[in-house]
Amino acid sequence: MLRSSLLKSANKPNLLLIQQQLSKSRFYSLFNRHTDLAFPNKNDAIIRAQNQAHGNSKTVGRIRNQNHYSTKAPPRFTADIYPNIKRDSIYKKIDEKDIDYFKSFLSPSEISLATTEDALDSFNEDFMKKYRGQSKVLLKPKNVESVSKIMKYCYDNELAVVPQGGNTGLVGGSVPVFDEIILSMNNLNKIRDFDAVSGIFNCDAGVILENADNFLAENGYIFPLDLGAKGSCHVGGVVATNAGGLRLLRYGSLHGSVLGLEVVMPNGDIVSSMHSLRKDNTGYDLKQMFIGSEGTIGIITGVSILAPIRPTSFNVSYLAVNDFETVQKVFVRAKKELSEILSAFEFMDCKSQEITKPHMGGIGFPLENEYPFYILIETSGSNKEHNDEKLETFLEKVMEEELVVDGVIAQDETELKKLWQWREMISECSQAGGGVYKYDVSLPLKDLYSLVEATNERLTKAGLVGDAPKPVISAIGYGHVGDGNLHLNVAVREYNKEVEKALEPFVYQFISEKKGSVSAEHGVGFQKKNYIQYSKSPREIQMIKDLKKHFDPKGILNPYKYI
Ligand SMILES: O=C(O)CC[C@@H](O)C(=O)O
Ligand SMILES: [Zn+2]
Repeated sequence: MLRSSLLKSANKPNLLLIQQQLSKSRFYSLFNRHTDLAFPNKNDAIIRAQNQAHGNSKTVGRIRNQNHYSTKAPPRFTADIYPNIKRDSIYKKIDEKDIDYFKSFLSPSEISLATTEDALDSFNEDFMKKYRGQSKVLLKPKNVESVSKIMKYCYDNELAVVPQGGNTGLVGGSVPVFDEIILSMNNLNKIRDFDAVSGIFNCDAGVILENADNFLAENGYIFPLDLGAKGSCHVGGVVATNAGGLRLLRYGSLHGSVLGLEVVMPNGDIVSSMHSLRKDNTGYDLKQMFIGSEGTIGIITGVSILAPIRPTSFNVSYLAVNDFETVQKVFVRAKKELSEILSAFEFMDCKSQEITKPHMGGIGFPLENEYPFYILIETSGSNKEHNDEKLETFLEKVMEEELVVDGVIAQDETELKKLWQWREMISECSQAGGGVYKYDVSLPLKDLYSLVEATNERLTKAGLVGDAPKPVISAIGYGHVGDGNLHLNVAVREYNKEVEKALEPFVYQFISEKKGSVSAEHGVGFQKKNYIQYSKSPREIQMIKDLKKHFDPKGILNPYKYI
């Protein structure tokens, strides 16, 4: 079992206690497989095995597509909720002739046609069950050439297309708004190759993130991005949205780790920049434009990424503090004391854990008491003794300084995963009551939590928060302190215009005043397309529009989103 309430107070006896416990604890050591450099053949075998396993492989992460907390009726059509957004008549309505063309080169398993409105629900609806398109055509090509043929035809015939990865996005960017063709990357799921000396990994866009990471783990490497939806999201999808995730603090943004992309342009041209070079200063770095472009100027079909060596020793601690100022102080201490072994620094407020508790099954809350704020710190490296020692020194300091008031440390892999669950499950649990308004924002660290406070105050004043029939359950805050990224989630009993009006543009104005960003890592999608001006100047917005026009003059790719 976890040692709970380890740091009951910051006095010496307890410090001794933690030191004793630390020295006898078996720190979790994850993936301590040895890197075997002599395995070109072994690699091929693993790639084959991994590719074969795909489709029925077990995933342990959150599987967003299942929406298992959502027992409510399907959401209303986006078109009905936002009647001022009209279907653009420049787009042709799909007909039999179009279907016949697709059937001429796609196998039956690559085409799904819906005769009823709900047959393609899991592709028409987003993860939050907030947006719902009305597409009746789903294409799932198995190779890049087919993606190219589809796009060329759609371009020539003005058919609108929405590219879709694992459909785990949180801003309604990967589902149709009206009848756009859904172009799913599900069948584009092969690991292409891996160089065990450089760590360069190449794969199709539709490889599930967790499968990619498992493959890399076999080789002693790690995917430089991790997030709660890893069991469903696609490598191409995380690149298209420039997802940040839980370890950006350690491995940086995808703008740094992606080395090359293969992209199918709106007119069907295939642009391959899978050069996989660490350094290449010949002209503009074109791939960067597609990272975070959310499928609006091209469809990412292949990704080349630099994987770091997988740490062999991991520690996770879950600590309690009394206010957000202290969260920041502990962060500074963590950077100083843990330096290169610090791999994640996440914070959760009390309400975020309250809302998660009922859905955690047998996983008991890590601490005996409740506190205003919790911090999850992960350290990882290649030398267990060194890591343990550093963590001891850090804990000693934060206790001596009376910053941390309680805490636990995972002592094996199971405990480590359980501690992470208290952080990773918040996103999904926040919608269990019926729905959730999600805001993913960058703010200066000192102001990070003030948005949650201000939102709570506003919703309470408006009389919207409380027991049913009040619409709002609570506004919670959590996120990636290390990246200055707050997740404000407003959990509701059902989606409600009055709540939405109280939140928007209030939240965006708040962010703009503090010089933050209205989208730190989830993207713009449908949800934020009218709010981009809170983060970007008119000149910047014009440049984005110009780029879109240049690459997609007919505007067929992912319309009604982004800009
Ligand atoms: O659901 C959210 O708002 C956050 C999701 C994800 O970015 C996370 O950090 O857990
Ligand atoms: Zn996040």
